[in-house]
Parts: sequence; C-alpha cells; structure tokens
Amino acid sequence: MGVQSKLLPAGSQAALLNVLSSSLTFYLTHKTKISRGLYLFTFLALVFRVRAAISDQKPAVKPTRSTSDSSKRQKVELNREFFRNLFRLLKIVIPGWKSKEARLLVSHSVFLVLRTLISLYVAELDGRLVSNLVRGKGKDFVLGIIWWMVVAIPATFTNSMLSYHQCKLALQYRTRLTNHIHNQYLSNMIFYSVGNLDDRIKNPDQLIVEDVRKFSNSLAELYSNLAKPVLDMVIYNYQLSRNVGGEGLFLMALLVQISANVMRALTPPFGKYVADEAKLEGEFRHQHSRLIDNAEEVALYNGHENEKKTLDKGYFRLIKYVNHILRQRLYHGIMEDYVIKYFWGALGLVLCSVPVFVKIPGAKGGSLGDRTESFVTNRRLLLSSSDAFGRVMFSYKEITELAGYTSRVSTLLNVMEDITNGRFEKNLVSSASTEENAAVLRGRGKVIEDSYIQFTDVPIVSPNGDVLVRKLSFEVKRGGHLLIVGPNGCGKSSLFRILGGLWPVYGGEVRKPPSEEIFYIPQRPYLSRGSLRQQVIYPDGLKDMIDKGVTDDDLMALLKIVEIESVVEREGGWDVEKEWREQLSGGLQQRIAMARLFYHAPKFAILDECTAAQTLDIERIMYETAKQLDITLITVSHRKSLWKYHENILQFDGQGGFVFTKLDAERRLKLEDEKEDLELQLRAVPELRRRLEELKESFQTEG
Ligand SMILES: Nc1ncnc2c1ncn2[C@@H]1O[C@H](COP(=O)(O)OP(=O)(O)OP(=O)(O)O)[C@@H](O)[C@H]1O
Repeated sequence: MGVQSKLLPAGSQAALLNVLSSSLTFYLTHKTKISRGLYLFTFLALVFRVRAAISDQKPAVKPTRSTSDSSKRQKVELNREFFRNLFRLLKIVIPGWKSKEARLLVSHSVFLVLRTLISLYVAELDGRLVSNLVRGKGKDFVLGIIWWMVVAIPATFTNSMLSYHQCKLALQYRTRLTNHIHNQYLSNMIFYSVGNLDDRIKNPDQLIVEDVRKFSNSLAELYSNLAKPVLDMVIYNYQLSRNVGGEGLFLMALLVQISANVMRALTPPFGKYVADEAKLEGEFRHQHSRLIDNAEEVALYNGHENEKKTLDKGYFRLIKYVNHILRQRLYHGIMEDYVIKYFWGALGLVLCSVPVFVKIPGAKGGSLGDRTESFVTNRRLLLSSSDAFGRVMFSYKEITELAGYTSRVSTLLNVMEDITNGRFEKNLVSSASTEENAAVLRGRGKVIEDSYIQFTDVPIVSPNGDVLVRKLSFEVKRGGHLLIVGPNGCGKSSLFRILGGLWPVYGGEVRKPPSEEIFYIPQRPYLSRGSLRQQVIYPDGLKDMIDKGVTDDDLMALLKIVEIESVVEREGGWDVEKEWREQLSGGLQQRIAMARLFYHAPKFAILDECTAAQTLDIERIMYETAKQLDITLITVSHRKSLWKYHENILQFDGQGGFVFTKLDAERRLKLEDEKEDLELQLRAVPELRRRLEELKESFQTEG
C-alpha cells in the first residue's frame, strides 16, 4: 500500500472525532435511547478506525549488513513503526512524570483549558453586547464593554503563556535529544564509524543540527495544535448542541465526515516529502562544506568551474523536488480551503438558522433581541468550533511532517545503536564475495590488553570488504622501534586503524596497551578549536595540564626543542584563539604536533609520515628527543634518513604479502645503495647496446 493512503486517516479521524463529540453532546443534552445509540456507534467507529490505521501496517524490515540502498527502505508512514519511533523519542524528551518537560506539559494544558473557557465566556459576552445594542440599552452596553476590557487581561495573558510554553517545550525537547545524541555520537568512536564504516547516513551534522530542531518544534507545536482544538471541539459542540439542538449538529458532523473522507483520498504523501526534502537539503549543504574545507586546493587547481557544476547539480535536484512539493501543496490547498472554509462555512450558517425556524426546547424566546443574541453567540461558537475542527484537520499535515522528522532522527539513533552492537551496512567490493574473503569477513578476532603491541595472524580488511593482508603478524616491545614501509594503499595506515580500535578485528589476536599509552601523529596533524596552548596539550584541557603540574614555561621549553618558540609571541600569546589550521603553515603544524608528543610522552607513538615537511635536522631532533623520553616509535615513512632510528622493519609488498624482520640500517643502506647502482647500470644497458649497433653499422659502411 502506498504512503499516501496511510497519511490520511488522521484527517478522517478528526472528522470522526467531531461526529463523536457532536453525538456525545447530543447524548448529554437529550438523554434518549437514540442519542445513546448514536454516541455508542460513533465511539466504536472511531476505535475501529484507529485500530485499523495501526494494525494495517507491517513493521519495517530490520536492517542487516547488505549492499542495497538503504534509502529505498526508508518509510515515512503513520504506521506502527512511526508510533514506536515516536514513543522511543518521547521517552528521551520526557524522561519521567517528575521531569521539567512533564511539568511544562501540565502547566501548558492548564492554560489550554483556561483559554477555551475564556473563549466560551467571550462568545456569550459578545452575544449579550450585541443584544443590548439592538435593544438600545445604553448603560448595559457600556458596562458590557468595560467588562469586555477586564476579561481581555486574563485572555491575553493566557495567549502569551501558551506561546511561551510551546517555545520552551520545543527548546527542552531539543536539549534532551541533542544531549542524548551527543552522548552516543561521541562515545565508542561512533562519530568515526558513522561516516567510515557505514553507508546509511551521509550527513550526520544535518541530522543532529537541523532535523533534531525541526522534530522538537514539530512535536511541541503538535501538542498545542491538537490538544486545544480537540478540547475546544468537545466544549463548543456541547454548548452549541444546547443552543441549536443535537440533531442538526449531528447531521452537520456527518456531512463533514463524508467530505473529510473525500479529501483523504486526494491528499499527497506530505510526510515522505518532508523527509526527502531534508535529505536533499543535507546533501546540498554537505557539498558546500566540502568546498569550504578544501577551498585552497580547489583554488590552486582552478577547479571552480567543476565545483560549480557539482553545486548547481545538487541545488537543481533540491529545487526540482521543492517545486514538485509546492505544486502538490497548491492543488491540495485549493481543495482544502474550499471544503473547510466555504462548504463547512455554509453548513454552519444553515445550523445557526435552526433556532430561527425550529423551536428548540430550553432555548430563549423569539424576540428580535433574543434571536440576535443567540445568533451572535452561536455563530461565534460555531466559528470557534469549526476553526478548532479545521485545525485538527490541518494537523494531519503536521503529523505527517512530524513522521518525516521522527523517521530521520530515529534513523540516526538506530544506526548509532547498530554500530555500538557491531552491525554495519556498507557497500562491499566485488572481491569480498569470494568464498575465501567472505570467510575472513565472517570471522572475529581477539583484543587483549598488554604492555606491548603484538599482531598474530590478524587480517587487514578495509571497511568495504577489501582483504589487504590475509594474516599479519609482528610485534613491538618497549624500545623496539619499528619502521613500516610499502607501496600506496597496501594497508599501512589501516594497521593503525585496527590498533586504534577504529576498524574491527576480523581474526587472530591483537595485544596492545590501553589507548592512552599510544599516541598518533598523522601527516596533517589535527588542530582543534581553541587557544594556542590547547594545540600543544590536545586532547588535554587546561585543567588536565594544571593537574599534571605543567606550566606555560614548560610548554615554551617544548616549543624551543622544535625551534618554534617565536610562534607564541608572533600569534599574540598562549591564550589567543584562532583557526590554527589556516593560520599555521604545514611545517609549523607538524612541529606543534611534535611538541604535543613530547608533552604527553606516551609509551608508544605512531608517526605516519609526520616529518614529511621537515628538514633532516629537525627530524633528527625529534627522533632523539622522543627516544630520550622513552617513547617507542612506530614510523611509516619512505625516507631512508629515518632508518637509523629503528630496530625492526615491517615491509608490505602491496600484493598481500609482508616481511617482518630486524633492521640493520647500516647494512641495509649499503645494500640499498648497491641495488640502486645496479639498477642505474641496468637502465643504461639498452643505450649502450644501441650505441654499439651504431658503431658496427658505421664500421660496415666505411668498409
Ligand atoms: N574508510 C574507508 N572506507 C573504505 N576503504 C578505505 C577506507 N580507508 C581506507 N580504505 C582503503 O584501504 C586501503 C588501504 O588504505 P591505507 O590508508 O591503509 O593505505 P596506506 O598503505 O596507508 O597508503 P598510503 O601510503 O597511500 O597512505 C586503500 O585501498 C583504501 O582505499
């Protein structure tokens, strides 16, 4: 069944609710057998409709690791899945009956009831005022106006409190949800896994910032947009049925129900539209973020034309979809306006005319003043009632929009939960399906905490299932500095990702010290937001630094080692905050990272091409200082100048093979030089051969 039909029952339930409230008031005002029967019938009809709307739906498919496009599975319907997701989110945003949110909801509800009662009183007052006017009772009229102004004080206070409560609730919901997501997102390295090990979420930033806000607003709005009109409908209808008779009201409600059913059949799937639009907005925004992140590279490549095409394409996709939604809203708006405002308005006028033409038991007499008073009061009640009913009708659109945001936020929570439990969805490379590789992917290895690093038969597998090395074995004991070499893409950095716990261990055994004893320095070091001091001590904060007894002078001494102490003065002191990534050159960033390594002085350090932009002199200072600090080094580098600082070498061949052996740097350098000489000589052989042929030819021609 399509999405469309699932979105509409809310509208027809609103209509049915109206019939129910009419028949209830009919029953209350005319306690006859017929009215009781009508009430029971409509009540049961409503119950069945709600049950059908829920049980009609099949639960969504549970995701498993697969290569399919998850967006195809995304459903935005008012089904069991939606209610389950909404309930789960409600438990997060309203954690208990004693929570601040619950208290806010209660006081919000009190103001909702208060407002309806005030409106009811105002309707009566309005009727009395006009009646006094028609009868020419000047004194009563003036007193009525003064009273009207007095009543306006609690009325306006109530209105303002209602909108204050709504905004406050939205803010509270957002705070709860954002805290909940941040707690999960920034634990177990989920922020890394969401982007790198799983394909389901393309832009978590959009989900956390935009969709959570929209969900919170939508939820807070829905409560006031739904609770108040439902309450209004019951109270106004009760009052109306006393004034105009229950039969007329019931008949009108029935006609409204029929027209609501017609509208139901013609309403497009707005919930799905909202979710799809948010997704396209996210993609477009992500493309802009990418351009900002890589602005320098794009500018130097003169790649703006290419980038413009990508951005234009992203915008065009988004805008094409928004236009489609706009058109749907236009057609739907025309139909909705006609039915709700004009058709139901006409029905209302007919209803107001009932007491004029029919004698209602208990109603006021037939003088012009009485008729005017009852007409003005009834018309106001009817307007309020139909406005309330209209809002319940309109709220199905809001419910479906809420369904869209619920679906997006729930997807984020589901993916984070799956990742925490080790379940990923990622498109796999074709080689992953071979029997041998599939067996590797099915396996699970052991991670044991120890005082040194050791890999025993551990496969190196990329997140898309590419088996780079089938069984890797090596070890790094304290002081056993290791050099890792191999061609591009052979899995050198992947080894560190497994060591750092970013990628799963598919087999064998990994022994490693706790993560705080291993430090990582990449080629382009990470510089956080914050002061210059924070760059040196990252990920420590100022408090950690003080607790460790380290002072700014100590930090300055570290910068002196790598010869960049002048940076502090040049940049305006330790406390200056800047976007350091843009402020400092690549070489300076690398030296800050070295100072950071000396500050933390971990037991093991992984240096991934981290001296690429440095002179041999600085490189020497760095390695010698690290060794003095008793840091065991694991280096990835192609620089021969670094060999002498290492005891062992792990050499990948790029075909899945590797050698782990002792590194006798001097002997190896000699061999390497000899090899290079021979290669040079070999390269010269064809040229020598050609020269020889030429000489032979000239001998022959010269006889
Ligand atoms: N997040 C990821 N998702 C999918 N594949 C990845 C991911 N990260 C790395 N890979 C793949 O894993 C393989 C090994 O990458 P790795 O970064 O370990 O190479 P490397 O040996 O360090 O190369 P280089 O010397 O170029 O840095 C590459 O084919 C790369 O495309």
